[in-house]
Amino acid sequence: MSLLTTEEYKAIAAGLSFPTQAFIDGAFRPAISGKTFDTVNPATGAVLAKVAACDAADVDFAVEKARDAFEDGRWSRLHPKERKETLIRLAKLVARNAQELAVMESLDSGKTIFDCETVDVPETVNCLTWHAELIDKIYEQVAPASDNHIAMIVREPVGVVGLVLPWNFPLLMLAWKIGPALAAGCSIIVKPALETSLTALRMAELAMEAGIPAGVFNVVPGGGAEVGEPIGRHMDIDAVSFTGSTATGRRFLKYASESNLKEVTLEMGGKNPAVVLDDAENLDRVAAHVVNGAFWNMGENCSASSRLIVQKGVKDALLGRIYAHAREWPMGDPLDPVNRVGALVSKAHYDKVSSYLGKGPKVLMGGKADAGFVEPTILDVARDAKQAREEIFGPVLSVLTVDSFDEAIALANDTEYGLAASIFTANVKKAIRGARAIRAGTVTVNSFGEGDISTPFGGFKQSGFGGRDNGIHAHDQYTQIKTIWVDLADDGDEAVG
Ligand SMILES: NC(=O)C1=CN([C@@H]2O[C@H](COP(=O)(O)OP(=O)(O)OC[C@H]3O[C@@H](n4cnc5c(N)ncnc54)[C@H](O)[C@@H]3O)[C@@H](O)[C@H]2O)C=CC1
Ligand code: BAL
Repeated sequence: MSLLTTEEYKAIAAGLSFPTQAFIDGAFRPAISGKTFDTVNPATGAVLAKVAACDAADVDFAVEKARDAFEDGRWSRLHPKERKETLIRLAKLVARNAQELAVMESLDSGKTIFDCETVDVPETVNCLTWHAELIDKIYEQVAPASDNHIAMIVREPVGVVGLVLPWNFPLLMLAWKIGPALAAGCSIIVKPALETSLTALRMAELAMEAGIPAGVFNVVPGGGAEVGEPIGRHMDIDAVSFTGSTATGRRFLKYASESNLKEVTLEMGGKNPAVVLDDAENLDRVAAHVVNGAFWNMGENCSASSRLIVQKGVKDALLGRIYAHAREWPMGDPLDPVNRVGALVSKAHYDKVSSYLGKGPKVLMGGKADAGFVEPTILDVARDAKQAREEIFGPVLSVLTVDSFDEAIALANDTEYGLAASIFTANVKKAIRGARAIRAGTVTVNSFGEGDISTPFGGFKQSGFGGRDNGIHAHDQYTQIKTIWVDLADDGDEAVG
């Protein structure tokens, strides 16, 4: 893909008009209260737009319209082929508006234009297309039964679904959730993170252009307490899919238990280990993966490799190569396509990440923070240091040294989280034993990654609850299974049997 110049991206930015109102029942509307909040470009501190600050009244209105749409079947009972074609049109519209969406995303979140252009937008297109293509390829089942019966096991859309999103991949996490939810036939209420509402609102506009009927795709921007909690507690929302912190995820279980026991899927935090053993081959390649795992998306990534667990014999050689690779990650203006590290998402998050850089562990590299930007930082940490245990969600790699394979695996598991891990070794037995022993939803061998659209993504322990995003398994969140048992007996047959 060829990228534009900074000046060309700035020209696109200058010409953007931001969608700022809630999108409910096929139309943009102000919040019922009339309130707005400022959405800020974290790289400059400039206010980009004033966005509708919705609350429970807007959630109620959106749910009413989503329920109407679901019950009359305008989307939920549309022929799968038509749903497929509509979602493919949406994916094509995203591709056609790729640069505009990439620039909007970068401005609103501080993410680099390089990542927005090469990952977030194309992966959004890929995700929507993949789930669209799946719609008419999932077969239902017939269970074994007597000649006098047929027992069908069918999947039905779960109904009205709340999708509560994080700010670290605003567009892509939207796609991870709307792809399978819309494919399944659900009506959706999207709640973007307060920090990053713009691309979700633009997607609502594109969804309407693609032909998704009014009431099916609703976006209600606003705060966690004002919009997220009313979604979690709503008596007429059938399921919630959430990505964000473990603390907030916990709340959704409480909301569900205190309301209508809606289905809850939670994709939450991580303190993910990259385990490098003495026998790892091609340390330069290992270092490239470790650096990518730690610093990609400024470390604002739930699957970031934030703990390097390295065996003593290879530590010095590996660290040398890691420093060399980390120096190839320039930091600066997110709209300059050479930069790999942009601004952290907000002043509050910048303050949180910066607080881990003060006194304490020895700084091996980086360590500076200024005006919303934090340098890729490598720390030599003790096992009980907060940098070794807490999710920092910034470009900070904590290095822990071990003597043996067993110690490495035990340390990898010594966390409340279990989202992702990687293991680097030339020994296939250790690779497989390690991958099996580490309690995490995704374990990569000799690489860092999250799999791809076809592989399920989610966490063990306090990183995940309920279903999975991505892959065919994602559809489990948005469908429920029904048994239809039919009596085929003739008049002469026994009534029971
Ligand atoms: N797993 C992941 O991908 C993410 C993890 N995080 C972690 O969470 C930390 C804090 O970031 P936050 O933005 O505060 O994440 P958060 O978990 O509070 O926010 C995620 C979503 O939940 C909503 N929300 C917040 N409070 C809520 C409440 N009381 N009830 C219902 N919904 C609510 C937010 O508005 C947002 O849409 C980060 O530093 C990072 O460690 C944050 C974002 C994504
Ligand atoms: N990396 C995709 C999931 C997340 O960070 O929230």
